Amino acid sequence: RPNTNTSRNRTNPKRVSTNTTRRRQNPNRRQLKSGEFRPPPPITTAAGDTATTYTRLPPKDDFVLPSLHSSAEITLSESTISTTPAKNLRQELKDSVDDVENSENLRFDYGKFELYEVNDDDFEDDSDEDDDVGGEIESSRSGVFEGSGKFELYEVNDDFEDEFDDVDSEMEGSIFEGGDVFEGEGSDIKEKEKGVPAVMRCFDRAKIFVKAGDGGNGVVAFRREKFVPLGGPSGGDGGRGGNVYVEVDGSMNSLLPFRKSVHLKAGRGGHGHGKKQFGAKGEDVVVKVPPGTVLREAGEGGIQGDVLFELLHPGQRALLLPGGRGGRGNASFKTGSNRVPKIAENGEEGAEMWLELELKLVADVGIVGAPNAGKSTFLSVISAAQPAIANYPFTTLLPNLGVVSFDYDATLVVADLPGLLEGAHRGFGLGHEFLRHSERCSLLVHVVDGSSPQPEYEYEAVRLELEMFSPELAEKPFLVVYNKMDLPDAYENWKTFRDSLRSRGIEPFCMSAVKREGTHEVICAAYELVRRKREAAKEEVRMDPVNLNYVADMVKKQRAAPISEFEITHDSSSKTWYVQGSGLQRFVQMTNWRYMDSDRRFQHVLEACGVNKSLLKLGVKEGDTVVVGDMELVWHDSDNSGPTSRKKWAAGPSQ
Ligand SMILES: Nc1nc2c(ncn2[C@@H]2O[C@H](COP(=O)(O)OP(=O)(O)OP(=O)(O)O)[C@@H](O)[C@H]2O)c(=O)[nH]1
Ligand SMILES: [Mg+2]
Repeated sequence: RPNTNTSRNRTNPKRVSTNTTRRRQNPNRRQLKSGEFRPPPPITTAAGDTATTYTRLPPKDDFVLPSLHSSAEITLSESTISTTPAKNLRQELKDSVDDVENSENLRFDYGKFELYEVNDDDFEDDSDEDDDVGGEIESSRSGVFEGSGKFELYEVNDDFEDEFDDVDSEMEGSIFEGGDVFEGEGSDIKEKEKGVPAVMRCFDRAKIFVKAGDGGNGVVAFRREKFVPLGGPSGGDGGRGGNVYVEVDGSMNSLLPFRKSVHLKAGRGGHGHGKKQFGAKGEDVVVKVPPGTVLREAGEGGIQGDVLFELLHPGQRALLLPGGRGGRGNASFKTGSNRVPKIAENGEEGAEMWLELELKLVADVGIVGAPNAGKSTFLSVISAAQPAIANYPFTTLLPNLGVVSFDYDATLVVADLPGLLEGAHRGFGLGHEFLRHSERCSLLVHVVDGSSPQPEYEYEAVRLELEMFSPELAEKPFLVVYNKMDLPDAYENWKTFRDSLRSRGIEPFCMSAVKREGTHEVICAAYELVRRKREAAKEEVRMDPVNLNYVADMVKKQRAAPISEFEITHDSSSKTWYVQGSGLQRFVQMTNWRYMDSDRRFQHVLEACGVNKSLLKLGVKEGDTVVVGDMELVWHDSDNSGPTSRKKWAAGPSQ
């Protein structure tokens, strides 16, 4: 029998590194338990302490210090900060950032803020720690990141650094996924991913494999009934394979479910039966994605593939890959000249592809600001969302969405974004991972922590970060809200802050998110701005609605490619001729060699579509190998040259 290996079996599907969870066992684990390593006390401890922000750059003077070794010096910088004049803050910040970027020696190493797990139990009992992490990831699939409370930010003293070299990999093995991230330091991507826990790296990107169902096979059957002599052919057709759809599910807000299910395959069609019974249709697969998902065809070797489409609105559905056609049974092959056809087709193979998904949140308003400024608190006050709120930076790891309803049809989608760390534009903290979620917001609400030592400074640092990350983002309209007015410090500083912003032409709002004072004004102002923008957008020329099924249409079109379109290449060393054409390939794949007539039909088609003629013209010789689609054949010159002098084929040795 001929070798009917399909090309799919030959290619080696690539491994998806982004979606595989790797848990490492840590042989050095004991070291951590032995008590040699004692992390410095956390900067922020119990709730209710003054919030510490990390967004503030130390004044320029501090950068001129030869090195920043100990935390004592950092404390020093905090105390000197209030003496820095508030004027020219922006310039100064810019200078210091430039200093940092230009000079290696004076580099304020933000990388030294590392995430540690502070749950004592875990230090004691590490045997099931990996399971713990797994559990967190699991639970976050449903949109709640429960484990976030377990992480605290520590400052790392240089004294500890040696120990850290050992400990680092250990911690990363448990908290972070995969050590491979750290192998190639220096390259941009690696640097970017450094320090970003696995759960965050995957929630907005995924790579999946989708395959439409194969069609069912047709069968050969004949009607056999009492009193019905010579009943005709009655083999039914196979059923169509299942389709692959992509649908927007409004209740999803991350791509985490794809961490666990990477391969999504539609069901194959049922085979045909006797008595002209057709096979059942294969089961469809619906890939559910959150609103704002961008679909790409997976590129090769790190190159990003083409964008197929963006799915923005809940309920949108695209037919991505159509299922394979069912093979015809012999009832369909009955003709006037052949009333007893002993031939049936295989079902057509379903198309398959690797897809890259990327999530960019769709929200009208993005809440930005330094860590711990009260962004999540604000969202919880204005909407029904219940984000995690706690008195330490980076409580929010995944953006939270909330819907603010004013009226029956007046709603506003607000996203609470993770805190912005200085250097985010270079990928520090959660930089790139999250800043791009604000790309789609039409308005930013910038929450400033009024209780920070110098709110103007914090404000400038975050604005600068936005500008550096993306000028487009910085150009978006924004509101400034001064939070925590209930605290005496914040209340005192408010006038200075307001005046300094007024001098720049910005009218800031003030509020106390916790006491729910002033929040309504902010959200009303935000709604007004968004409404105006929406109206302006309405007037813009409407684009034609995109045909979401165009990928499927392309596949169908390719399938319909005429069989007479082919190319022939010759490999003289192995005396092999390759006949390639998608129509022919499909024909070979659907030919069921079990039936006698199939071979005859195959020869006939090759003759009719001109393959034989072309081969002869190119000089094919007796005994040469000819590969058509996935079939390998041997060429024989016909010896009984009849009037048609037809060349004969013989199937090559099957494997
Ligand atoms: N006194 C006072 N405390 C507030 C106010 N708003 C928020 N907080 C407190 O500030 C702390 C941080 O609040 P979050 O809402 O978690 O801050 P966040 O900006 O979301 O922080 P990250 O998600 O870490 O970036 C919590 O302890 C809040 O209770 C306020 O108006 N007054
Ligand atoms: Mg938060």
